[in-house]
Amino acid sequence: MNSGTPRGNPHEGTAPAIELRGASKAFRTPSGTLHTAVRDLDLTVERGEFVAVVGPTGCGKSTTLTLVSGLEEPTEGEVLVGGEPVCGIRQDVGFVFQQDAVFPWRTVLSNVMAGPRFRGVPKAEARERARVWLDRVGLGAFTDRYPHQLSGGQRKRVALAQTFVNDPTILLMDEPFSALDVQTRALMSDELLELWGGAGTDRPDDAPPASVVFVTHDLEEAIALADKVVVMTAGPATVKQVFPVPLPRPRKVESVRLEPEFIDIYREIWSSLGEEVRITRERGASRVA
Ligand SMILES: Nc1ncnc2c1ncn2[C@@H]1O[C@H](COP(=O)(O)OP(=O)(O)OP(=O)(O)O)[C@@H](O)[C@H]1O
Repeated sequence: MNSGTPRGNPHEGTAPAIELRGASKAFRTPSGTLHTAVRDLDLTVERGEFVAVVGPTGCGKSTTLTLVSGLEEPTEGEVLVGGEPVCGIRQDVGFVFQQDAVFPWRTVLSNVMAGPRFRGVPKAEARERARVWLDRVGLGAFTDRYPHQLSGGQRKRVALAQTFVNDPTILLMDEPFSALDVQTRALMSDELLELWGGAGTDRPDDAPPASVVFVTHDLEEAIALADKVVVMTAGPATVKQVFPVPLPRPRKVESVRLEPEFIDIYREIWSSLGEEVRITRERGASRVA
């Protein structure tokens, strides 16, 4: 990948890229009580590892990402990136959310340039890097469009270009493709894997890819993308089980999900996740009753 920003510790040394040790997060609610969103959470993401996080709705998955990002501090426990405690928002962390984080009044090119410019890259270089990444995501002919003139899939490609242009060592993705139709979603997953794996980029072969934490409700998506799938408990979230996904790479999501091994892994993880989903549903029903 084209580098221009200094890389942080996550790709240097031997410490894991991300570690949460006994991390808890409680929020003060408007009525003044404390609501525990994440409880005693232990999680390790190795350098270059792609980790998917699944769990029932509202269990605390997004909160876990905000702890890693530095947007929130843990109430208890530790959150380490590259072996160092997280304090504040790091420049080597990239985000992709369900909603597009674009400036609607700026062109596609200007949106992708914004990150490098914010990081102090000179204008001409930022423009060049943005063009390179827009070509890589297949939007070279759309640089002068405005976000509202793009399809949902094209806007997601802008989001990927916006993220990868900053050469992140850590990539936090919160249901990035959930608003897309099924076919576009599969396409975007393949494109993400290609970009993450460095295909078509000028990243040296020996440089590890970004370490990814990918939150999703879609267990098939999680297995197709990840090296390991983390199942969270019904809220407050803690890690229930971690499942390795030993499927070979490179993967194409539409074909990998038909493999017998994929189906076995799916069954095994669902038996763990389904139980937490049921607990969450029953709690919801008893609140309504
Ligand atoms: N800033 C906040 N203040 C108070 N409560 C919060 C805050 N952020 C999250 N919560 C609560 O913490 C719990 C976990 O929320 P979070 O968004 O992390 O869950 P999630 O697993 O990502 O949900 P979903 O799967 O529905 O996206 C929820 O009950 C939520 O209402």
